[in-house]
Amino acid sequence: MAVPLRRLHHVSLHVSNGRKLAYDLVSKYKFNLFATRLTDRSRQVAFRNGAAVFVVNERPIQGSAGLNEWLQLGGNDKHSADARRVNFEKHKRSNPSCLYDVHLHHPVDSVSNVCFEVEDVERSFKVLRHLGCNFLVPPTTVEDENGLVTYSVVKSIVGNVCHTLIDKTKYGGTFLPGFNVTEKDWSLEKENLSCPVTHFDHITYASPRKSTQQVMRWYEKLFGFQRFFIDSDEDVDEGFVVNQEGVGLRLTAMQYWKCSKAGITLPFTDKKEPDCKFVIAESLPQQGRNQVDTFLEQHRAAGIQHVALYTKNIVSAAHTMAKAGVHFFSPPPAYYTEVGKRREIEEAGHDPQMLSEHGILLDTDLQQDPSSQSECSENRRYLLQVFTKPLFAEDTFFLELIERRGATGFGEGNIRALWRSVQAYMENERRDSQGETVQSAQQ
Ligand SMILES: O=C(O)C(=O)Cc1ccc(O)cc1
Ligand SMILES: [Fe+2]
Repeated sequence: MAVPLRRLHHVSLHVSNGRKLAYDLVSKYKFNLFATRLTDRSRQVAFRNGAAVFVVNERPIQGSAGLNEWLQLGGNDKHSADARRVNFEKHKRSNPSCLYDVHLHHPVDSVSNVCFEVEDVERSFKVLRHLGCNFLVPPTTVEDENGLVTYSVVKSIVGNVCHTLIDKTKYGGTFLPGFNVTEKDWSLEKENLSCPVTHFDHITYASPRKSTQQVMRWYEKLFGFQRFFIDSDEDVDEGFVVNQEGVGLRLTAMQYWKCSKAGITLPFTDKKEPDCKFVIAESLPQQGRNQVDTFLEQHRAAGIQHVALYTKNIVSAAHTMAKAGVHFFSPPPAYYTEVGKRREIEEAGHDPQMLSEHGILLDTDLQQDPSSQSECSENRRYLLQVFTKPLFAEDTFFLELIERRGATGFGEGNIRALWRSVQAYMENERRDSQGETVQSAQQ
């Protein structure tokens, strides 16, 4: 029997310069810093927008230099700075360098842990170990005045990806014991209203060639994930394949359902609610290099390539982020003027000009609602999506904003347009770096 997951709790990142990423997440991507754990051996800082929570872990540091800079991040009032300082001093004397996670010493910045809530960590540990799972941290309990939390960390079979399994049923605090929560109610901030992210929609892995089936089987066996068909004619074994015009990708999606505590929900109201989906992106050899190959090379392992943030208003969210300095990939301008796409955008009630400003792509589900006879716009299911440029120094991890209007896929129709803009970006970067080399050679 697989271990049922209650819900996704947070996604954690391991970086060398936590301060820079913290600054970007807050000022550009409009996340709110809401909890910190600062010790003399590491810094862990949590950010949220809606139910989407990132924990940034800075790789172990020497001494406590830079503390003052961190203290300024969570609000400048004296009270919260003092509280954080006390917390810092308290935790300096105790605790592992990376609570609820492990430092795997990956050579480049990486998003490497997807933390799930489970019902019973001890039992999950036994079940998963019996199924052959590798644990990096055995069940461990951490407590503070708000109660206790038990967790363990399991290694996945995808590159450096791990999963922390956590039981919060005996915890009444806002985040996790060991973290100092800043008090401010961020949900009322103006910027939150103009950048309305509600939750993680999906997480996409970049996975080596021919690895998809093995990854699927692992998640099926251990956590009861099930196949989610991206497209109605998708082949069970092949997944959704794009293999033409310079793009060779295989996408295969999996889903699991949030499970609530047994006995609380009545059977007739116990509707299965899907949580964040997982997509495995594998590159196919025939069409030359692509974004997945670039990821695997620069990240130096398989791993999390992008995380999609669900928003109810992508135009507003993209506009707010762009104004704050986020760069998005833009498809070739022809995307918005081509007659078919233009009509598709207008029929969905959007303005092609407005979408083109930030590179927002629209993809309509080809399958219409079976209850409708006509193809009129109200019955069309579509999604809007936009991709940011990579967040780290390497061309690896990026974010996606996604607004769904009934469509359940991942923008398969846009992959070619997206890929053309990525290629243009990479060529530009190459030209720039060659330019720099020429310049420095001339100096
Ligand atoms: O599958 C997804 O999550 C997508 O959003 C489509 C996609 C997959 C892989 C890429 O390199 C770029 C886009
Ligand atoms: Fe995606």
